[in-house]
Amino acid sequence: MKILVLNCGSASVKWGLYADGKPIDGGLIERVTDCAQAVREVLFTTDVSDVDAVGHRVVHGGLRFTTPTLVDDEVLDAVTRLVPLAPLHNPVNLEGIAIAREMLPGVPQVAVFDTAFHRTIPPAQAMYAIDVEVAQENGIARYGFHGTSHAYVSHRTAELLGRDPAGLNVISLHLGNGASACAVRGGLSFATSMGLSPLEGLVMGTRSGNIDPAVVFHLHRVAGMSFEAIDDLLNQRSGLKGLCGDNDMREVLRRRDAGDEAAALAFDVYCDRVKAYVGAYYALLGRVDAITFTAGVGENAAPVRAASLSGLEAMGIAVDPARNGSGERGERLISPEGAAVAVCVVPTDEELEIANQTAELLTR
Ligand SMILES: Nc1ncnc2c1ncn2[C@@H]1O[C@H](COP(=O)(O)OP(=O)(O)O)[C@@H](O)[C@H]1O
Ligand SMILES: CC(=O)OP(=O)(O)O
Ligand SMILES: [Mg+2]
Repeated sequence: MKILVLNCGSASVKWGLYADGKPIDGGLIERVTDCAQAVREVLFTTDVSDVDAVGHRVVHGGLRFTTPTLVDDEVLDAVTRLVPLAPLHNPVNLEGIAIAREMLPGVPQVAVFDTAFHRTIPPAQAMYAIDVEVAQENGIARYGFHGTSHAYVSHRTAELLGRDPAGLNVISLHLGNGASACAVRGGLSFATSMGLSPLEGLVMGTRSGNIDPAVVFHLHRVAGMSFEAIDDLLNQRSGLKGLCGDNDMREVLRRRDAGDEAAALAFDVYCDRVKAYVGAYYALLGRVDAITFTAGVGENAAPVRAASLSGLEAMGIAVDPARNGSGERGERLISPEGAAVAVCVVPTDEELEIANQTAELLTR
């Protein structure tokens, strides 16, 4: 079975072509401003003549989509209604589906949702402490994102350690353009840092992550900013970008090394937030077997990994400087020999996971 996967992100398009679960082609288009054009380019320049299905990453699936779903007009309407909750993502996901349907008519299109893995989060973690009727009427709850990645990475972590995922507690740290932490208990999502939308939680490239909600009221009432302007501020002009002007961690690290104070502070804010979630999830899980770093920053930025876990020796958490800084790629252990908690780096592969889930749906 041949499957094309399209992962249209907030700033990039990743794609992969798989034959019976094996990658045969793929690529990454970075700093995309026109997703539809990028997808057309992929389809024009790739041999997709005998593709059996296209698997699409769709970020927000709300409460309804808990499993991979065959796309039809009604499903597209439902995904469109979720656009206000994932304004940077669902629109580009929909564009990718529209182009694939247009250029590959008759080929099944399958949506795989970022939110799906998090449907096992218990109510005590999923609910916000607001009036329950208001919450219920408006679907205000913690949905969680990057689920395909957290599922893949936590499973690979168990493989790497030679353990059964059902018996393993993992804190998965997906640090890319968007960033989220996930407490995985026995292979199932138990808590995660993104909430109603992909804005909550960690500091990201351009997103603020956690802030006091009163900041929004203050900016509106006192500073006279419109809600649209505040939305744009928190989603597009905050995070690393807001703190130091650069959203790319490579640039932040380069400037920090050169003695730039704004970049050094942005780095500290970023890493402190990661550490705070590690502590919180350690407490929630009660026992942590592994902490795994993934995505662009998590896989490549050794200083971020070291700073995020510094000073946690009393919790059995440590990073071995030589292992961490070796520049090695691929799945690996970076904690010292015999440490109580295994610290790992596992490159994520959302495209492979989407291909497998798509194939599974079609052969069911
Ligand atoms: N070598 C590197 N060192 C530090 N950060 C890196 C490196 N390579 C990539 N990154 C960071 O990873 C980010 C992209 O991560 P990625 O997981 O590909 O993002 P997404 O899937 O959300 O588009 C870039 O914005 C950059 O900050
Ligand atoms: C959900 C999310 O933030 O995705 P990305 O990291 O691809 O922007
Ligand atoms: Mg991503």
